[in-house]
Amino acid sequence: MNDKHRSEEDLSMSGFTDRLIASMAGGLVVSCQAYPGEPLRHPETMAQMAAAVEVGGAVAVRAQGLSDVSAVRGRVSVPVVGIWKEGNEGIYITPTLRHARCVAAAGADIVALDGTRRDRVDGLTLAETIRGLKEEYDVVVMADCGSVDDGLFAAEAGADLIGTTLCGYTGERPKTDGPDYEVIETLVNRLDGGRPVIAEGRIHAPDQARRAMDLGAHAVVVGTAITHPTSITRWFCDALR
Ligand SMILES: CC(=O)N[C@H](C=O)[C@@H](O)[C@H](O)[C@H](O)COP(=O)(O)O
Repeated sequence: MNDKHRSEEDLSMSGFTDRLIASMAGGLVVSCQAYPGEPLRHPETMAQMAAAVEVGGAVAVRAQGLSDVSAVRGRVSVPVVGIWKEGNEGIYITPTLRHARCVAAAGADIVALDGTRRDRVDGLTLAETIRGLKEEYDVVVMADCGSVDDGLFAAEAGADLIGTTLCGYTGERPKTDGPDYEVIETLVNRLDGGRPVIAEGRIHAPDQARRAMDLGAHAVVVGTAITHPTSITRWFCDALR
């Protein structure tokens, strides 16, 4: 559909999407997550963490779970990338349209969801899920992908942002020591500006973030290396052994 045939509502929605995506260009998104049973697992704690990374210059914050999304949304001014994890294997990142709706209703500006080619548990296709969500909410959709083929599939299905989040976690790609640069670079080239690529997953140092950006990523997401003290402590302890 070209602009001439778009309704004013459509135009303002795409304007919102474009502005939000532009605000993230070249920036660092910080994922603030604590896992079940962990000491920092509390929405208010994650909201404080989000406020701290905003002060440091994060252009957006990623949060998990409806309470965290809501608490973080209330605390920061930058866009919130929301997810809702159900379990930790198979399709577990915002696995269904219902989960996606709830994440949007909790206040996420960007809803990130599983963007792989695997069958979804509610029987909907990725395209149907994205369409269903966008019919109800003015949100940007980020597809968390595990391979180049996933990324191309998700772009075709209507995702606004293509993330490399699941590379190394779906069996399609090896779990590289650092970021999966090969997927980042190939996706940037294959999508050719058609969809921004968000580099996410095992970016543990500033030079790795820089390299992902130099390969053409629109933004990079860092979680563990900034917001997961238990892992960071272990890295240091291991180095001292
Ligand atoms: C695979 C999966 O479930 N990733 C999750 C997605 O939200 C999080 O556990 C990661 O921390 C996040 O992707 C950021 O990555 P890293 O923590 O490696 O910087």
